Amino acid sequence: MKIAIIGVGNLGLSIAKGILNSNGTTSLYLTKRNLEEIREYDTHEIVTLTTDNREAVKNSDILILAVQPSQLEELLNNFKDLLTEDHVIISTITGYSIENMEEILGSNHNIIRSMPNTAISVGQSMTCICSNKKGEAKLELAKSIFNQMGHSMVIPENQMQAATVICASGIAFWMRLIRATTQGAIQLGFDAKEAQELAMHTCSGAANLLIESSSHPEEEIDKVTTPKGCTIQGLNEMEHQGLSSSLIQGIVASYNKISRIKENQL
Ligand SMILES: NC(=O)C1=CN([C@@H]2O[C@H](COP(=O)(O)OP(=O)(O)OC[C@H]3O[C@@H](n4cnc5c(N)ncnc54)[C@H](O)[C@@H]3O)[C@@H](O)[C@H]2O)C=CC1
Ligand SMILES: O=C(O)[C@@H]1CCC=N1
Repeated sequence: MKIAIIGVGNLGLSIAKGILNSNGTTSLYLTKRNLEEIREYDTHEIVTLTTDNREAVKNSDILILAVQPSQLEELLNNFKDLLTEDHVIISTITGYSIENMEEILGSNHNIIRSMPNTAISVGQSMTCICSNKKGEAKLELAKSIFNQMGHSMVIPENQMQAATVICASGIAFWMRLIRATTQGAIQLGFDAKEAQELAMHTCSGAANLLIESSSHPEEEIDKVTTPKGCTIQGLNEMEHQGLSSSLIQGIVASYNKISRIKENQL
């Protein structure tokens, strides 16, 4: 696979790290206006750094677009004459619809929209993807790329904003929960470093327990809650204070915000 990441900022760099840690890519172009910040990637055998997006497009089959929404239109216009029907264009750009990309590129290209999260840099992204009509034939290819960097799911485009909240913003939500658990552990006597270690590995274990066993969270909770024990005491107190409710309300507030912002105006 010959891949180009166009616009290597925060997310683009996370994706680049994920690709470099996985197999199957024979050439990786990384483009950015100022290459200084990514100069160290020059040492990788398969990597070419360039400020020239047209060079990257000509030499790649799969184009992963990771610029800011306001930069996309100019970017597409800059290289659209070089696109062939075989190129697979994967946009990571929040809020920029397939319809609007087709208005610039036409519908005869493989256009895929993806919503990864920043855990892609460690090969653990939950990535949602959808495509235009022509791109449907390339969805398996897109899935196989993102599955090497975590887990992926094909969804209808009208669920993309909800997926942004759960998966992309979700990283921030889970970080805050890990941080709060860390603060609790410090209050119970662990030093800050130990406390974070305990919190993050317990979080990772809980998620993996569900992924590996396919069981329901409440089934696993039942296994831990000794009658009259400390777990149920803690859990019930958290719920009295509104734990589940505040999480759900936060998710809905985030979704309401993203829904108020018209696609293309994020
Ligand atoms: N899924 C997720 O977790 C997240 C997704 N996003 C989406 O990802 C996209 C990128 O976000 P960030 O990485 O945070 O932005 P960023 O601003 O860090 O990165 C954009 C990069 O594109 C480069 N760039 C701009 N115009 C260019 C051009 N014409 N040619 C080459 N490079 C160019 C900039 O120099 C910059 O390095 C956004 O559209 C955003 O909506 C953003 C944050 C989280
Ligand atoms: O916070 C935001 O609006 C963007 C979208 C997903 C992650 N960051």
